Amino acid sequence: MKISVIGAGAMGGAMVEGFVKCGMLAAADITVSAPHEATLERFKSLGVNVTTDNKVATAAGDVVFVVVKPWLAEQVIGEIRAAVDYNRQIIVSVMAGVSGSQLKEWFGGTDGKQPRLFIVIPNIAIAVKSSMTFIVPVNADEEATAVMAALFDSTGLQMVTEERLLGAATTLASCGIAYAMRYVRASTEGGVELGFKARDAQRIVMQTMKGAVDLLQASGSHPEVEIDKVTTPGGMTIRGLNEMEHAGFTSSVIRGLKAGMSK
Ligand SMILES: NC(=O)C1=CN([C@@H]2O[C@H](COP(=O)(O)OP(=O)(O)OC[C@H]3O[C@@H](n4cnc5c(N)ncnc54)[C@H](OP(=O)(O)O)[C@@H]3O)[C@@H](O)[C@H]2O)C=CC1
Ligand SMILES: O=C(O)[C@@H]1CCC=N1
Repeated sequence: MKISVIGAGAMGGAMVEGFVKCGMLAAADITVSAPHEATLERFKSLGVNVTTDNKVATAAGDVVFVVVKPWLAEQVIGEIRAAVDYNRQIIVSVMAGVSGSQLKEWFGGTDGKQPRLFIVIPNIAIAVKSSMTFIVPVNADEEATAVMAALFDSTGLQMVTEERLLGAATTLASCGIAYAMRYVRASTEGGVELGFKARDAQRIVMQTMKGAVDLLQASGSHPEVEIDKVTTPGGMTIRGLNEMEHAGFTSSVIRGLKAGMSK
């Protein structure tokens, strides 16, 4: 399978890194395009093909990912459309907020024909094969969906879902990486105030978060079951947790998630 990635910024670049590492593709089977040579420079060292011509990149892939800013979607699709083989290729939009109906309108020919079409939303941890990736078949059969699922199984976890859930999925997992990073930073700053060097505090926080995730994955427990094991009656943890809740911890997380998906 050959893959093309149009747009090589934070997301497109992370996808290329993940695809190179995923074990399903050779670097030589990946082509990436962006308008600036300087952007493409770092991908050459990965052994992938690079071009500033989106049409060349489009023609090179069995699966073509469009990973540009949403406001460039119509322009870039207009540019590549004639280079798409509607019978052979799978087209994937990785653009938050660009709907399936918009994609169908922009790809639709006068004969009403559509390519096989998906919306996919990974997160930047795809660069290290730890993405949470959502796959929405817009115009796709089961065979093509299975191809996409296998690809994103190799770069972390994937979930095939419906377009109506994509806003929620994006704020939980794609924006969610930033929310989680902000927790790491907040805890690290707390650790520094309490006497640790910043680097040590960050290592401690990262290992603690990893431990929490590992425990939940191993036990399948509800988080409160594990929290109950930590909270000695009248002890340190419950005082810390209750103070965080007085300051609105749970509420601010939920409000942030909802704000992330609102326009
Ligand atoms: N960042 C994230 O965590 C996530 C992003 N997304 C989606 O990914 C998409 C890209 O976002 P992101 O990577 O963050 O943005 P960036 O600004 O980091 O990257 C955009 C890339 O697009 C390239 N580009 C600009 N114009 C064109 C063009 N006409 N043809 C081809 N490539 C072009 C830029 O090239 P150059 O550098 O040469 O200017 C750059 O490499 C967005 O639609 C976003 O919604 C989805 C989920 C998560
Ligand atoms: O902030 C954004 O709009 C994009 C989509 C999800 C993550 N980054």
